Amino acid sequence: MSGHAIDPSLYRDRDAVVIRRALLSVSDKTGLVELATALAASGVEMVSTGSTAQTIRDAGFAVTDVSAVTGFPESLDGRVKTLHPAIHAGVLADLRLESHEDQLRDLGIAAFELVVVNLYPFVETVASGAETPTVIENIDIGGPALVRAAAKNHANVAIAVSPASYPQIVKALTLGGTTLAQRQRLAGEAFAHTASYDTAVAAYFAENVGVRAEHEAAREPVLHDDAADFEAELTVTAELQHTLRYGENSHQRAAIYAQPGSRGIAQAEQLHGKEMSYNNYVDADAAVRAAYDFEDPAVAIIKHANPCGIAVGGPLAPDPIADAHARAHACDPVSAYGGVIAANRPVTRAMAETVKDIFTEVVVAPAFDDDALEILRTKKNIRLLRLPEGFALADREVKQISGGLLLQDSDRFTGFDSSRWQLVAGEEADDETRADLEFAWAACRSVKSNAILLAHEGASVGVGMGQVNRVDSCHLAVDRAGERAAGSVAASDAFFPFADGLEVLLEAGVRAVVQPGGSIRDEGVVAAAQAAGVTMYFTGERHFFH
Ligand SMILES: NC(=O)c1ncn([C@@H]2O[C@H](COP(=O)(O)O)[C@@H](O)[C@H]2O)c1NC=O
Repeated sequence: MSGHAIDPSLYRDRDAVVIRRALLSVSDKTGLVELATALAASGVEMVSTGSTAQTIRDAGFAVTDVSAVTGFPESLDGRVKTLHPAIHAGVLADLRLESHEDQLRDLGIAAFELVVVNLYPFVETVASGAETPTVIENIDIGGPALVRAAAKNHANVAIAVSPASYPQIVKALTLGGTTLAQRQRLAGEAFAHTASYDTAVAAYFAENVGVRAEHEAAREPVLHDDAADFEAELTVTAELQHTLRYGENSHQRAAIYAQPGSRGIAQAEQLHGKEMSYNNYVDADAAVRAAYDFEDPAVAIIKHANPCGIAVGGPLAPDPIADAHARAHACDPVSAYGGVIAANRPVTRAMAETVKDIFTEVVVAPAFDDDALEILRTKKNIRLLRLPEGFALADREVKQISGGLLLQDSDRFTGFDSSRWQLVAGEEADDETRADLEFAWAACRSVKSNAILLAHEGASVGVGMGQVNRVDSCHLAVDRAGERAAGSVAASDAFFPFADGLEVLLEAGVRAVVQPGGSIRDEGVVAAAQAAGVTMYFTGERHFFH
């Protein structure tokens, strides 16, 4: 492989660059007139495309059309405007080199010292639900080419990709030019911007075109062994929202980034309270993940990414979401202190009345009734987050490991369809028990492995989480449930490797159990349930969560 080699001794020194000629081509016209005013006042020649030129002209300033420079009309519905040597040579000429200066002169092309470009609104177009042809038309080609050209040539050209950079350009006009350090910084921003833009385009193709899109449409799981299902190169783009006070601990720096076009916790609106912390975001994410596993009104209360209570509202309760909260809280009121609460329905006045008396870090919900908001706003320390319209859990999950990333489909919950479960011990569950088993199975998905969850009447009553063996999780669940263990049902996120864990549950009086099955010692486990006269179902599906 051979690259281009340049003898650095040929470079002439260039730090401050006086702006004499600027190229402007922007979709977002924010701040354009103010910038043009300053450029005109400094005698800068402005060259511009279609509606950008029109805006500048309408404001009363002289502007040269790109087509006058190229001698070629803007054509093909704007697909070809600035893509021309008369423009690109002016942007790319490295005037530190005498040879480039000579060539420009021979070609009769003038150099630019400033390029101001922002791109077609691709992400916004996708988010608007536009049809594919419109989305494709909003892939900017000439813009990124200009941005990258100017950024490459930062030794000579300043590139502004956002109105946020205009004030420093205006300032440079009065200070005798842009500095090299400034142009280098702008160039870095510019390359990050085009990279993130192309990542959004690539993500659109991955999601809407090809194998994955076909699987999505058919609601089929993507085959696990087919490399064609995964992009050859994975790029993740996210925009800095703001820095956080600190990370998981106070000595760790942290920031939150949002993925363009997503509708998740990162896009939630904070309606009240102190700034969200790093741990608040982690727990709020776990909380909505848990609450949104249910179609019925549901509440999850999370601490350290684990539920200390999950419940659905009773079907006859006058205020189902308040009922769900009260029953989720009752699971483990001690641990719920300082918890993060997620509701999958608007928070009502009745729920707010209860929450206000419990020390709570965050409440996250799709909405808050006005009177609920009024009540909760009296609590200085509580943070209230409203989920964005169309809130959706991510389809895929990325986990960082040293030196790489792990990518998987999200664990979409499918367990409500208990008709596929296999009865392996005891009698077929009656409707009430079956409903409790379905609830327990769904709820235990949100508990870190090894997970054991005891439930009664649509509410968790004891949760054993995050233990390195299943017996300890069983003990924990039973201890937390206390007297409530007797007559409850249990769910286990993965099979019981031995009967010992199950025996802990049986001794505590659990009356029915749901678990994936699949251990080589299933026989012994089933026999223990059988001997105790306890109903046991195999789901054939595991829900590890780490
Ligand atoms: N085709 C080209 O040569 C071209 N040159 C610049 N653009 C984009 O056109 C937009 C501005 O166009 P207008 O000034 O007509 O509104 C900018 O977003 C710029 O990134 C182009 N459009 C897209 O590919």
